[in-house]
Amino acid sequence: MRAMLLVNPKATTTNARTRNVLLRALGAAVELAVEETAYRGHAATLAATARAKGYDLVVVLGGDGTINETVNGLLNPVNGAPEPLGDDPSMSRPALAVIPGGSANVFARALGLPNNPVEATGAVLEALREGRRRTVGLGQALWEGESRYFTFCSGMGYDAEVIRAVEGLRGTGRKATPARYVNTALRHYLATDKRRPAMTLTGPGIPRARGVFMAIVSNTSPWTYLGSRPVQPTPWAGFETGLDLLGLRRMGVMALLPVIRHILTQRDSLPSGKHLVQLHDEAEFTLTADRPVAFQLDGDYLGEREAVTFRATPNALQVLV
Ligand SMILES: Nc1ncnc2c1ncn2[C@@H]1O[C@H](COP(=O)(O)OP(=O)(O)OP(=O)(O)O)[C@@H](O)[C@H]1O
Repeated sequence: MRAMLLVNPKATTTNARTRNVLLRALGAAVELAVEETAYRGHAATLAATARAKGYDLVVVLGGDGTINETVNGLLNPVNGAPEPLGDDPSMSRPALAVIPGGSANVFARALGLPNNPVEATGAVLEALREGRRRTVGLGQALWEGESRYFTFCSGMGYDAEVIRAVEGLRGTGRKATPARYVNTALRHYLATDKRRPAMTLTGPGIPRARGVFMAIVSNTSPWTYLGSRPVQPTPWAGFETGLDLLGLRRMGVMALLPVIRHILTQRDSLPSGKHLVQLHDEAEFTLTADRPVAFQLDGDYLGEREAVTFRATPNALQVLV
């Protein structure tokens, strides 16, 4: 088996020691090429090359941002090559394995991998030995002629505004800890628009929902983690189903508090309330806005948008777990 290991040396919890452990352990099991990412977007180019060269497996040591780039490199056609046909396009792409090396590592943890890179390496090696793979679907967001796949979530509104603010702080050298997200979210709550909802939700067979302030779109659950605690606004979302959504039509404290309490404490039941818009296992829907709204994908801030379509991509990749 030919594998390419992609390492983001700048990811929050990636270091030379973890990299060496992984390199030795994987190198003993497969024919291994190692590549370090040198800039933003590099992982997508490297993953696309791995696919074009017929590698069987791409292993990522990094955070959710590097995994997102890798997945996009694996799915986007190389040099105009036709997309694979058939019921299970995942079979024609290199398989994926992930070793958590970022700050939140939502994708790896949602797959059930340990958050510790050495333990996760053990789990991936075991999956390799036993031929254990899981076929996962991805989400795809499409806007203004652009598109990008996501592994665990996307969103428009308040959550994307918070991610934008945290990215601003990271630009000044501060780390993205759970406490920083919570503090930023609380502080930013005062500034976010709680009076004029901008968005409308539409989709084939979906009742039109107007007056949406913020929307979380999920390809899996949890949506994120606060330390070790899973946060589950869309607890029924899964890699094997279509996309889920939780939209909020009120942003006042009295409307938000019960929802926050629910998504922090309940694992299986949906939050309830007339001000909520909820979708489960949908193939496609669109959020349009009457003014530009902050947009994020897999925790990456992607600017302000007025219309984004979200589409489920079933059987996208085989993942070693
Ligand atoms: N050599 C590099 N120098 C600077 N940035 C890089 C480099 N290699 C990759 N990147 C970029 O760093 C970004 C963040 O990386 P990554 O997601 O792996 O780690 P993280 O930010 O620590 O984790 P998380 O996404 O969980 O917060 C990615 O979007 C990637 O494009």
